[in-house]
Amino acid sequence: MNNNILEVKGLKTYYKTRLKENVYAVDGVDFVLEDGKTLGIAGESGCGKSTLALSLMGMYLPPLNYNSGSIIIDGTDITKLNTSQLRTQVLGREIAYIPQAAMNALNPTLKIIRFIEDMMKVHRPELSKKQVWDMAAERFETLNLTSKVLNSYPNELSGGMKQRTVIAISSILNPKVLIADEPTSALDVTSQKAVIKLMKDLLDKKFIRSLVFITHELPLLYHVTDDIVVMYAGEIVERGTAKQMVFDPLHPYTKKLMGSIIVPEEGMKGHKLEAIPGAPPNLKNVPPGCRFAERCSYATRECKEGKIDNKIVDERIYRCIYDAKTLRKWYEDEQEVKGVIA
Ligand SMILES: Nc1ncnc2c1ncn2[C@@H]1O[C@H](COP(=O)(O)OP(=O)(O)OP(=O)(O)O)[C@@H](O)[C@H]1O
Repeated sequence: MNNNILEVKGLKTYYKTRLKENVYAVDGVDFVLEDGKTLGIAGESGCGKSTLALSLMGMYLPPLNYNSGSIIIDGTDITKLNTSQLRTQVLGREIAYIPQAAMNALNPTLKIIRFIEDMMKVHRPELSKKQVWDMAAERFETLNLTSKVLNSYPNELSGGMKQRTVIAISSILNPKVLIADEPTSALDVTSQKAVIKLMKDLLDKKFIRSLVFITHELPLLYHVTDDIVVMYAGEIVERGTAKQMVFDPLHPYTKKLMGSIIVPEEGMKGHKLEAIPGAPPNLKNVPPGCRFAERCSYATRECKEGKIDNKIVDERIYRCIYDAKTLRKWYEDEQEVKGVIA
């Protein structure tokens, strides 16, 4: 009996463009998320993070399409459910998704309580308006958001408060998995901290059972998440604990990505993704072999043409032909060369 709240196996989803081309944005993704844990998703812009998040909801609206794979939430494969089952049994209850910039998408003409009432009409129709209010007020107070927010219009709230409100609304049905896509971007540092604290409170108070956190801010991922997966061109290229991923990355792409934050702790603040020379492959037509090979200094013909399997080291998984010892030795040697040059 495992402790997994979410298991994703071989998930493939793609966009069909107006020109009838397929963009393979999530191309064979596997990972698990344990009960009570937080998982971070990292990777350059366009690698498929948001598409993965959206795909995990099991609801595919054009141009996004499902191809294959399973999404098992607490034992149930939601890819087997129809739209009506998804709407009433899964979305918001089992899994909830806060898209990028969700706080700016709130209808400005509605008071916050109306968004909650609308959700409850679908999921808890037996509740009266008064009961919905009481329930929402209690939740908001518990999360230090004050129930006065419920009577406000979105535009009356500051950016940070609006974002926390969106998170509180999205988690009001106690979803087992909460996915937050860039929840802290465009916020000042104080508001970012409040958002992080809110997400931690949701976990601590068991209003949610697990959290998937997508952000460009790698230092935040390191401090907030238990595990990190790194995506590249629609695939997961490495998964490990936050500490392993930051301080002992194995995949050459993870190594480059984390390069900018392997500096003294206080120096981590403010570092974003390091620019890596070259560009990822076109997701309409991905190359065989390793997708990072064109940008990798260790790539051989085998990397570019061969089939690349996952390797498992200390419960960490990475997709590369080289063993961990070889990779670590190369990274050490590079570090020494850098030291000599400096
Ligand atoms: N509606 C769409 N139609 C066609 N292609 C799309 C659509 N939305 C995204 N894509 C493509 O899918 C790929 C993955 O995009 P996605 O937004 O998931 O990446 P991301 O890692 O979340 O990027 P970012 O960090 O910039 O949000 C990209 O190549 C993108 O151009």
